[in-house]
Amino acid sequence: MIEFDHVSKVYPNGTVGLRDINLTIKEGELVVIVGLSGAGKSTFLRSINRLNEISSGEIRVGGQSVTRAAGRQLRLIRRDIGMVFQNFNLIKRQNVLSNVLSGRVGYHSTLRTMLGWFPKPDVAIALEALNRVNIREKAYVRADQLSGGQQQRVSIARALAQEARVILADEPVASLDPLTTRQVMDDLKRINREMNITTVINLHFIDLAREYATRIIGLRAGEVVFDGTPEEATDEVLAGIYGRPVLKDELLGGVS
Ligand SMILES: Nc1ncnc2c1ncn2[C@@H]1O[C@H](COP(=O)(O)OP(=O)(O)OP(=O)(O)O)[C@@H](O)[C@H]1O
Repeated sequence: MIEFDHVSKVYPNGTVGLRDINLTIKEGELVVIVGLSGAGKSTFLRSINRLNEISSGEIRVGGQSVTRAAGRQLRLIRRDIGMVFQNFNLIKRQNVLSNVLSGRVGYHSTLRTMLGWFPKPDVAIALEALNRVNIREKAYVRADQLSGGQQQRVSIARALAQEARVILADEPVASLDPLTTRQVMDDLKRINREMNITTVINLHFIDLAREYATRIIGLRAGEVVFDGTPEEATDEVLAGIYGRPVLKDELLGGVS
């Protein structure tokens, strides 16, 4: 589904973001990327939809080269990839439904979407997406009136309305409290299972990674230093990835 083939990234200042990454993420996996700050997690995630340009190698999604795609072909690949950000990336002054409908822009002409004109079936798709994350009743509320957790659910609904086959989530719970964190992770996991959407999540909390992932990939200085099941990612193994014992602030703790 997502293939990394000898992928490296060197930033213009010489910093190595990724070093010769070779791996395949299969359809329906829920992969969590862990590693210290600066390990390359964001670079890894953002290179999948080319928010970040890699320096060498190739990335394929659904068999198609993201690296070599351009123009319409790149837009079509990107339409299949939804993105969830730490800061939600919503248009705060617009209502929830409009934000979710923005996930449909890849299906229509620019003019149409600039005018905010979406056909009726799109509205039905957007409302169904809100249903899936249990905030259908917030459809006509302004985005900035919602709690952080609800805003993150809107951004997940936007990815669903996009009918994405892949969801990339870059530290999706970093701005949320522990209880809301679990609710958002539960949503991501449920959607992954129910809709078989391949999901790749960068997470700071390693206990969450162990709890929700089907597979954990550990990065250190741009290299894959662990790739295995949550059961294999013991504290000792993670200490090896981090080069030091796991710290308290890397554990969310036992809130449920
Ligand atoms: N635009 C940039 N220019 C130069 N170096 C960069 C740039 N973006 C990231 N880096 C460097 O590349 C390395 C990987 O960064 P990246 O943001 O991918 O790490 P990360 O694991 O996501 O870290 P964090 O958890 O702090 O977000 C780091 O050393 C970082 O300083």
